[in-house]
Amino acid sequence: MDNDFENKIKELKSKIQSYPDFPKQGILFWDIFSEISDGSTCKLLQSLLVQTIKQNFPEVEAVIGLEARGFLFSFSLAAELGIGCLPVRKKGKLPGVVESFKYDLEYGSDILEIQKNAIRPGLKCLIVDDLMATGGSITATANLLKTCGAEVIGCVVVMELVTLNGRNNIPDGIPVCSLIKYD
Ligand SMILES: O=P(O)(O)OC[C@H]1O[C@H](OP(=O)(O)OP(=O)(O)O)[C@H](O)[C@@H]1O
Ligand SMILES: Nc1ncnc2[nH]cnc12
Ligand SMILES: [Mg+2]
Repeated sequence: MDNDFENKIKELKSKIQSYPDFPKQGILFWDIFSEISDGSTCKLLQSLLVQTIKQNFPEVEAVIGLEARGFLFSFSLAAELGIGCLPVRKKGKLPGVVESFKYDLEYGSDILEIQKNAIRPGLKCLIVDDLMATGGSITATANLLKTCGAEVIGCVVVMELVTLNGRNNIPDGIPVCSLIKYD
């Protein structure tokens, strides 16, 4: 990593606020919205994500955004890269034929869905989200995509909670790039 990139990451890190005991006792919540409330940080974050994707996943054909916070990034990244943007949503929100997968979070459990007709066999997909904690959401999404016949080439997240070991819980050695790491 070059010095310029590292300095920009430090700047990003300095903008993120955390909230103890939200949404449950014992959880330290890292708030992506504190990061993007000012215009220059939005621009910086977008450019670092684009750089990371171009360097690590140049073959990407579709960006997969996870509801809700992943949507902050998936459309703008897909638009900038000129590729498709496909949503993964919580149960009951997507029309048509969907594939579903139940998963656990750091603070609960949920069901994710994807529209089957959006995926063609072998589509090279990159999962994008604000944060990886246990890796449950990314794992569920990777399983959904594989069930639909897509190829999961990797994941990009803004923040990674390293101590929760999410990276090692994700199946098949799918590579994860995170901009900011918290111990
Ligand atoms: O690695 P994991 O343990 O799966 O946790 C990370 C996920 O948890 C949060 O989403 P959440 O489902 O809480 O809600 P939101 O994005 O809809 O706000 C966060 O935005 C990630 O998607
Ligand atoms: N600690 C945390 N902060 C923000 N979002 C999260 N999603 C799962 N764990 C989280
Ligand atoms: Mg989320």
